[in-house]
Amino acid sequence: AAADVPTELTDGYHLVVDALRMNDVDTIYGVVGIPITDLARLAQAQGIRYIGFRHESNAGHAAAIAGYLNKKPGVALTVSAPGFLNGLVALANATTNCFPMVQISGSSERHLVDLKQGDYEEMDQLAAAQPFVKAAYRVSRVEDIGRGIARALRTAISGRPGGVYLDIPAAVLGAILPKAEGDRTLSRLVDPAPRQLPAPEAVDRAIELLASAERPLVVLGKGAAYAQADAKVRQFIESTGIPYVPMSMAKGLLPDDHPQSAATARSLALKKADVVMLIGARLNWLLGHGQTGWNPDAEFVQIDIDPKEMDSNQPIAAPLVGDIESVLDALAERTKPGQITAPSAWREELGARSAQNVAKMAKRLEADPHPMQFMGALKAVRDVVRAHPETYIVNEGANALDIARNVIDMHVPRHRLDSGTWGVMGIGMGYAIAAAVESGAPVVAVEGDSAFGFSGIEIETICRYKLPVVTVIMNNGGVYRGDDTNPYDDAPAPTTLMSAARHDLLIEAFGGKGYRATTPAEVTAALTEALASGGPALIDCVIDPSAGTESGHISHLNPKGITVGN
Ligand SMILES: Cc1ncc(Cn2c(C)c(CCOP(=O)(O)OP(=O)(O)O)sc2=O)c(N)n1
Ligand SMILES: [Mg+2]
Repeated sequence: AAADVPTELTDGYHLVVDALRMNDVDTIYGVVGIPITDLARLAQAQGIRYIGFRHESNAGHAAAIAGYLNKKPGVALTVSAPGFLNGLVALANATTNCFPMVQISGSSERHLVDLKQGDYEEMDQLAAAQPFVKAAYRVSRVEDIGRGIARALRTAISGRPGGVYLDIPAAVLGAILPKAEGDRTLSRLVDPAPRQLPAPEAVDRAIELLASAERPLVVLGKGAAYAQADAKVRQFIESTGIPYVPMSMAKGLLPDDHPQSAATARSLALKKADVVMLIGARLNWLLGHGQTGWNPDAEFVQIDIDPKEMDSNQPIAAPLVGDIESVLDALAERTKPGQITAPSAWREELGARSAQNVAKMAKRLEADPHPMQFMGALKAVRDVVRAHPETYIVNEGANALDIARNVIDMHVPRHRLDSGTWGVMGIGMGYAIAAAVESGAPVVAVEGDSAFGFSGIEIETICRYKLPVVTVIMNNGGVYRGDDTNPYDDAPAPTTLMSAARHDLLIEAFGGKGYRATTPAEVTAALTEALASGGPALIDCVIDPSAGTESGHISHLNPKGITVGN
């Protein structure tokens, strides 16, 4: 009889995995432990790719850049308290950079945490996460898991994307209920990132302003790359003839050698532009807050999905609130043919300055001094990678970041992944792993030797999953440089690392291929061989310890004070 037929049961673990799969989550990046080890096992058993890391910060960075590349939330999984906290830097970095990701973390028993009775890994994780994320939610009942997952995914991807924290206490994961009842609590998101169209009058106001400009300029931010409206961005730029400057992660949206690129005439462009259109770029420190180096009379047109972004740093004369693709569609629709045309005198002025600066850079790149300098090593990387445009470039450091950004040109969208808006070190291996896992394409991670140290243990993860990632370390033996001295005693100076460090031997410990390069020619040979192998490799480029400047191109941000410098 019906009464004695056993009811099929389910539990919290299964509901989390079912809800994720129902909403097209196909990969989880994490570090296992109580109370989520079985969640990782179950996800893997049910066909979700689980990528196991050595530190939660790197797993979180991987989830964040997966979100940026896929335009759907990346998912990180952490254990309670210390594991959760380790993931927060990546969750905050995702929020600052507007990358969609969800960090799911197990947490301890609510009744013990709330009475501070000293539970295992006790912490009020929901409260701890709040200040650093776009939103934070806790699921307190097993029947709310479906709602919690749906809510977290929608919040991460809709509007301005960002990092969302989802807290699931151990007791909820372990709760059991009839499967039929559990299944009814699951739902698939409908239109999680709805298009947001601009008002027609806002579009007309922007067209007026752009049409009146003598010296118009477009700034392409990583939001323009994230939008995956590449043809429409290119169409807008080429149909108006407006020169553009790409921010670092927008490089490649149009090829860096595009005739309208003003990247190599950036200071002249900012100083003289009279109407500036920001597409997915914010007027923050990376653009001198629209102040330093800009024409003080410049007027701004800004496309941003968040209305609150307008006027954050400068008055915005023509705000265009909406998603970039919808705004570009509306501009195309409402602009009369030829109405917006960049004056050729302005384009020629910028073109002439670009040609001058490119010639200067070419001279510096041709020099081949010994010991090896950043320029020589990075030119070698650039020339090898040019033949493989599908290669992702991951990049972090100070000099290693700033010089590589200028030397390594990009030709396809969303293939340069770097420290971004927050200037955070430690993104390298996580970004490289996710780019390789999500795309299957080769990845070259150009790392400062200090920056590499933040996530270097993930070389083991790269080898374990046999990923096509070549880590190229600019080993100048220091944070910024390797030649600082400590005149007071025999302890190393605060900025020095070991220039004799053999990072190439590190990867051999995990079965990968290590190379040591002391000349650009050796870099070329090693990188060519490493990319051809399709497997994990590490090239330790021995760079002159006196090469580079403190903090790279942002040394002016160091407070003056009474310097103790030697
Ligand atoms: C998490 C974190 N810690 C510390 C810093 C400070 N910092 C640090 C430690 C950098 C590393 C610079 O050394 P490097 O070897 O990576 O690069 P170069 O020597 O080529 O300049 S760049 C930078 O801003 C940071 N930005 N982020
Ligand atoms: Mg260094």
